[in-house]
Amino acid sequence: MNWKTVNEYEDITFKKSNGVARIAINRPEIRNAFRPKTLFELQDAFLDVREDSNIGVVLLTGEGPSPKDGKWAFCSGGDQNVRGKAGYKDDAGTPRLNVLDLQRMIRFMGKVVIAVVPGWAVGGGHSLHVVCDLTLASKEHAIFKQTDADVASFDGGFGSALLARQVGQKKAREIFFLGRDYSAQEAFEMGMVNKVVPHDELEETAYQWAQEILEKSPTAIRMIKYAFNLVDDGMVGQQVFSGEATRLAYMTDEATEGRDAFLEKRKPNWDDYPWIG
Ligand SMILES: CC(C)(COP(=O)(O)OP(=O)(O)OC[C@H]1O[C@@H](n2cnc3c(N)ncnc32)[C@H](O)[C@@H]1OP(=O)(O)O)[C@@H](O)C(=O)NCCC(=O)NCCSC(=O)CCC(=O)c1ccccc1C(=O)O
Repeated sequence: MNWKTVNEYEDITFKKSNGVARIAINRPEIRNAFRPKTLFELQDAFLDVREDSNIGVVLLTGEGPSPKDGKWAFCSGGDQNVRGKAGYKDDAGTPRLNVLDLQRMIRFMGKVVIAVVPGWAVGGGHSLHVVCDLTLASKEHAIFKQTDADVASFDGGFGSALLARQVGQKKAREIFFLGRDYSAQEAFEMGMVNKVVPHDELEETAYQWAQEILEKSPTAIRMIKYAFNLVDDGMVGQQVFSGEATRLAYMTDEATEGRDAFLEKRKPNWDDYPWIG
């Protein structure tokens, strides 16, 4: 791994290496809780990745360990210190619930996003791992916990509905209703973690998984991600999937003929493109 820093931020780190981007929340002293600024920075990094055609896989993780007590965290959700009456206050005092924008970016991005969970994944941080395409978790330190109901919050979107798709309705309700701690192994057995990895090998393993994915066809990976999403994402899922189908159709000679006929002010000639039933 030969990580190169892309941009300096206050709340996150953002690096790239060999087709892979590594984006990490960098507030380890408060278990990588996010404030609006963190989320704006994450969105900025994800936007960069989305537009970078050299990058196929994103590793989303948390820096650590905490300088205070040496514990690791992926993310502990919304920073309760800046929580106001109507959301989490940004620098101007405007209340925001902007983790949902980030969730949508991860979900709709035509690249694979892997949650690399080195420690706590809690509340809105738990929902972030759920929305990622894959999750790798530290054997020794990862703990999964959904505390939304402890702090009178609830992710009624991907954080719960998608979780239920992953672990089943009963388990998902248990996770939200009881808010217990689950080890990496328990999370794996439930179906919300792809692999439990010794802590020292976590990042290297994630990078290896990314390299394996990068050997595949980018179009096939993008189409299969959108196909997996389609059934759960309703008309937006259809829009995203069919947008890619349109892109493929644009690449055909038939589409070129349609464009050329318009520009040349003539009737299109479809003779080479039969009605296939
Ligand atoms: C994560 C813990 C389980 C870790 O426990 P432990 O290892 O014992 O450490 P602590 O001593 O508790 O914590 C160390 C240190 O970190 C501070 N801290 C931890 N988490 C947070 C946090 N989320 N916000 C602020 N600060 C935090 C803690 O106070 C300690 O500080 P000291 O100064 O050293 O004392 C445990 O810490 C824990 O349970 N944390 C809280 C988890 C939580 O409840 N998170 C919020 C859930 S709600 C949420 O995430 C918002 C969801 C959301 O964003 C959303 C939802 C729906 C629609 C929209 C949105 C949206 O867009 O925002």
